[in-house]
Amino acid sequence: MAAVMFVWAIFRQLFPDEFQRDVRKYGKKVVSYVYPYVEITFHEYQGDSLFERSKAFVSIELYLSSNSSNRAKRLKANVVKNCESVVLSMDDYEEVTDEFKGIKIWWTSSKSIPQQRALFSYRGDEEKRYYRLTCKREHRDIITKNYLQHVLDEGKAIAVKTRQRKLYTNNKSENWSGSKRTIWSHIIFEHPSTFDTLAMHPKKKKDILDDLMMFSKSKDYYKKVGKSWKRGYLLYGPPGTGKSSMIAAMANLLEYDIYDLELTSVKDNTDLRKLLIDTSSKSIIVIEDIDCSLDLTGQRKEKKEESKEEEKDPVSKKVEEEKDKKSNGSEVTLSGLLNFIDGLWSACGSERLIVFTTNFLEKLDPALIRRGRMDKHIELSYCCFETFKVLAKNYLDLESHELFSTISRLLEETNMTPADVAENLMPKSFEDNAVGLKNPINPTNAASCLNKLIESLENAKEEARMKAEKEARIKAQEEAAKTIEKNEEKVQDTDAKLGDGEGKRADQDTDKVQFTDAKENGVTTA
Ligand SMILES: Nc1ncnc2c1ncn2[C@@H]1O[C@H](COP(=O)(O)OP(=O)(O)OP(=O)(O)O)[C@@H](O)[C@H]1O
Ligand SMILES: [Mg+2]
Repeated sequence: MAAVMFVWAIFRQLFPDEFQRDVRKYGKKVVSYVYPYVEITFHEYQGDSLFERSKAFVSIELYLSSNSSNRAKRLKANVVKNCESVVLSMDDYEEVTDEFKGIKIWWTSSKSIPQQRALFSYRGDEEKRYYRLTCKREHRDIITKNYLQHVLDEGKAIAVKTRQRKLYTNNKSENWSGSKRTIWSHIIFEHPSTFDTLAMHPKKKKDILDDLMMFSKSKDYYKKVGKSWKRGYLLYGPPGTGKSSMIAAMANLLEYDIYDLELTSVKDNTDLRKLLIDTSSKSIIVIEDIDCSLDLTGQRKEKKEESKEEEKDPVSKKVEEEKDKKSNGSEVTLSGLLNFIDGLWSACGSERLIVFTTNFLEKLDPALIRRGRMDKHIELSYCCFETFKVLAKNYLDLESHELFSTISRLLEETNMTPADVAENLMPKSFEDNAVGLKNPINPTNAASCLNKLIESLENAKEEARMKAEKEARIKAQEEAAKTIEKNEEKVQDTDAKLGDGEGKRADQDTDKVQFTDAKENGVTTA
């Protein structure tokens, strides 16, 4: 060994670099003729992308961590899902073996360290980690065609299972500096709402659940019919009826990320497009209260009323629309938003839901919510008895109760949102509980909550009655005032006419006398 190293050192000293490179190259060639193995290397960062880890590398890392970590002796620990679990992966320079259809495969993790580190190093100068797969030459085909695909698929599946879902929101356009981090900010998404906790008519709920499940499994169908794999949902209804809760439930059901898009922070249509490109697949893009976000609504109608010419000339209409946007600070236009939803750019990425929520369906432009853009319109309305039953089950563990019939009647007679009903069903005291403080639900608490709800419903009913009466009274007063005004106007008109007619009447008097005479004589004149 000492002799070999000595000769090697002399060789490196005496011969130029180019010559050494050639020797190494040909040396490797010679070895490869007799070397019975194939090696495939997967680098952590590839090609142009210096900031994004290679997807293959990440998948392999996950695959090896779940399949081979029990065989490796040195491991690295990663904490995921808010300290809930630990994922172990191979440490650097560790080797593990795997088996596929009776074939043995070796995986090694390693890193190449740059010779000199630049003072201001960027990604390219840092250590480059890689995984190396080694297998026998005769298994080359099966490894490259089947085994690698198997590793990538398994890795992807593990990523979906272990990933922390995120809730993103867009930063103001002025604060962007190009990378995804500055365009969208995020926190870990941990909303507890699910379709079990969501109170709505069971039939309607099932319909939505089926629709969502169908969508998530329809990759091939969308491809077949030539549509990009996305679906629009419009949730509308009064405040507190569960629109936001339903979005959270959708995300929890399908395990999607949420991109909560604040339109007023977007400078113009180009920025809107950038935001869209930077969203990932398996996500829900949400625009809450679309009717208030920007004055996108009703513009078409107003313009029509304002000017008939614009109706004929769509170009000038768009120019006007853009001018209006400028005055609002955000230049996002209706056409920009329509393109965002189903223009050419919307086809980048896949498996996405776009959800709009609004309190006023009638305020929205029909183009925005037509089928194809917003495929499913879901109304979330005031609490009916079926909705109440779900809430009672969730909040009080009650399937039935003697007070249910009273509540059912009152719910039919008055409008109360599920949010208000839920608030009444929240037990206020924990001390009454005989079992323990942790579970506030007991029969006494349940009955008192139901009574509280009945009281609130009666109050709401009384308030609604008084409001209706007041409105009727105001309307009657207004009608009366209008009638008086009209009568006065009539009187004034008659007076004015009479005043005008004074002079004329004197002239006409002679004619009238003649006319009367003629009538008396049985002669009619035109
Ligand atoms: N259908 C429902 N099922 C269960 N809980 C509900 C339902 N509707 C409302 N709630 C309760 O009321 C609260 C408010 O509901 P949510 O924020 O979903 O209403 P919203 O329709 O989005 O209202 P807004 O139009 O004001 O945004 C929720 O935290 C939830 O606890
Ligand atoms: Mg909401």
